[in-house]
Parts: sequence; structure tokens; C-alpha cells
Amino acid sequence: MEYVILAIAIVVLAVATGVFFLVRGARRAVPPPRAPEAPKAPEAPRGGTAVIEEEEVVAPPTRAPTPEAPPAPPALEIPPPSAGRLIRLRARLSRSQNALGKTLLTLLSRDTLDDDAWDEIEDTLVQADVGVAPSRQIVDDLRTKVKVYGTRSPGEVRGLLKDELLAQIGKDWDRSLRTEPHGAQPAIILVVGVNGTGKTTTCGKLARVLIGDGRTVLLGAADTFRAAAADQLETWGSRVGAEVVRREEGTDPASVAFEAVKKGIEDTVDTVIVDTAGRLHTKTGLMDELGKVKRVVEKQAQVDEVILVLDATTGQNGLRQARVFAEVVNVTGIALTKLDGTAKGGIVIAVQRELGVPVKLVGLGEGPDDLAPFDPEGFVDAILGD
Ligand SMILES: Nc1nc2c(ncn2[C@@H]2O[C@H](COP(=O)(O)OP(=O)(O)OP(=O)(O)O)[C@@H](O)[C@H]2O)c(=O)[nH]1
Repeated sequence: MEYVILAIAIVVLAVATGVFFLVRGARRAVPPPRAPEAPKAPEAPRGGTAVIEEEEVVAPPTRAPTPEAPPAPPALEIPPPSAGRLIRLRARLSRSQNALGKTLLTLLSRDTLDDDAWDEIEDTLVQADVGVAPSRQIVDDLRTKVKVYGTRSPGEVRGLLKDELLAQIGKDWDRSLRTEPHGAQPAIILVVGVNGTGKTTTCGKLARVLIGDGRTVLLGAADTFRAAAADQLETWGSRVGAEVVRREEGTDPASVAFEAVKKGIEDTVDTVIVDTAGRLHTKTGLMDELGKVKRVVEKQAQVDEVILVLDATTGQNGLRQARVFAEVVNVTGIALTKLDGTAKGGIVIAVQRELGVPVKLVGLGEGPDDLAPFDPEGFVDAILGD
């Protein structure tokens, strides 16, 4: 019996061992699960119109190109404010005008002031473009004062002459430029004058004066007869951040002026300066042109200033031009350019008398900040020297 139990136990153990190895072997034989196959791209149907569906193409990861730094915009210039400009430019004024003052002071200091001496004084004034009538008046006034005062120390002579010149130039004119916006409407300045007088340059310099005083400015290149004028204006504007409205050469100047004012209103700039084309071909032509510019601008905004640019070196010829412009448009102020290049500063007196409007600005050089508000006292001091 014992042998039977032992035999059964051995058989059970053998069977169990066999089952264990069988199961293990079977597990090893199972292949690993396969990765799912990528779906096949649908085949284009043969014949008919092939519809090409966009496949999503996954680009291999590439390193993002480093963006090239855009060229740095030119740094905007910050022009100096208008205050004190004539003082800064006084040396230039003295250089050009001092000979006139010296001649007059020397003549007036003579021991005896006879008729010949007074004639010489008058001639000196006429030659300095003061004009015949104002020169005579200055001489008459001085003669009377010299008689009244009797003695003539150098200081007294200087004082007399200074008072007389100031009286002729006029201390009481309103020489301020109306450049303040009217609420949301910009102030509008039309700049007129014959080409070559420094008109475009004056527009650019004036923009700098205003920007120097903290204003925003838009320039209108309505001188469409010379493409270079618009280029010139653009150069001026880009230096100080003033936008320029320009159109192709030959465009109707009035339409450019209109566009400029429209843009100025949209952008709520403080002041719009319009450079006009002032061809003195015929008076009627000029009248039509400038009249139209002004009318068209006035459909949108009020014109605050019409500045006539006059070249101080052109003397009587310049005065004739001024007269024609004044007949065509309502000039409100004069910009007298190139005063640094002439000893004939007397044109200030002559042109104001001729047009009945004040000199508001003077150009004293080709530099960008060589335009100054006109100040009679500073001007006379420059003529007479210290
Ligand atoms: N010395 C001096 N030169 C000046 C002055 N103002 C302007 N100029 C020069 O005069 C020349 C003519 O100036 P522009 O501004 O081109 O004259 P413009 O009247 O606009 O002429 P267009 O553009 O043809 O209409 C330029 O060389 C200026 O630099 C000034 O006050 N003094």
C-alpha cells in the first residue's frame, strides 16, 4: 500500500512539472503585437478631374531663421525752439548789415551836418533798399531831432537813429504767426512766392521752427511743377518727422493742397504748411492758380496765414513780384530770405510799406535752423552794432 501512495505522488509531481513547462513554452511562442499600419493615402481616382486634397505635410523641425534686424530709421532731429533764434543768428545779421549802420553813424557824427551830409545819408538809405519815400522821411525826422537836441554825442546819435529806424520798421505790427489749431482743425499756412526765392526751403525750415516749439506739422507739396520741390520737402519732413503729402509732377496744385489739408484734419496735426507753385507767367494765371488753391483749401478749413517769401537780394525786382502776389492773394506776412547775403536790409522797411503787411520771418542762411521770427529791436541792433 505504501508503495502505491508513493507511486501516485511521483506521477502527480511529474504531471505538474510537465504542465508548468508546457505553459511557459507556449507564452514564449506568442509574437509581440504589431504596431498599427499607417492609413494609406487615398488613390486618386483614374480618369475625370483629379481632386487633389491637400495633405498635411509635417515639415521636419528646422531651426527658425533669426530675423534680420530692420534698418534702424534715421534718428529724428530735435530742432531748437523759435525763441531766441534771432539772437543766435544776430552775428550773421550784423555781418551783412553792419556796414549800413556804420556808414550812417559816421555821417551823422560829422561836426557839421550840412545839406550835402543829409543828401549822403539819404543816398545811403536808398542804396540799402529802404525806398525813396521812407529814406526821405527818415532824413527829415532826423534833421528835426538833431536841431532840437543840438549836441550830438555818439551815444545820442545812435539813440536817434535807432528810434527812427524802429519807427520806420514798426514796433506795433502783430508779427506772430497764427499756427495754433482750432480745436480739432489744424491751422493752415499757405506759402507763396516766386520759385528760387527760398519758398520750399522756408516751408521746411518753418516746419522745424514749429516742431521745435512742440507742434505737429504736415507738409503739402502743392508745387507740382518741379518734382524736385516735393523731394526737397520730403527730405525736410523726414528729418523732423513731418509727413509730406505729394502727388505726381503736373498734378493740379489745388488737389494736392486739398489732400494735404484733408490728411492734416484726419491726423489731427496742429499745423499744415502748403508749399504752392508760384509761377509768375501771367498775373491771371497766377491768380487762377493761387485763387483755386485757397478756395479748395477753404472748403475744409480756414486759411490762417498766407506767407509771401521774398528774396532780400533781389531789391526792386523782388518788390515788383511782391506787389503782384499781394494783388492776387491776401498776404498776411512776409518771410524775407537770404538777409545774410545782402547789405540791403532796408528792404524790410520798403516791403512792409509796399504791401502793408509785416515781415514775420527772416532767413539768415542755408542751415536748417537759419529761419527766425523777425524782431525789429534785434534787427536794428544788428544794423547799428553794439
Ligand atoms: N543764404 C541763404 N540761402 C537761402 C536762404 N533761404 C533759402 N536759401 C537758398 O536758396 C536756394 C533756393 O531755395 P529753394 O527753397 O529751393 O527755392 P524755392 O523758392 O522753393 O524754389 P523752387 O523749389 O524752385 O520753388 C537754396 O539753395 C536755398 O538753400 C537764406 O535765408 N539764406
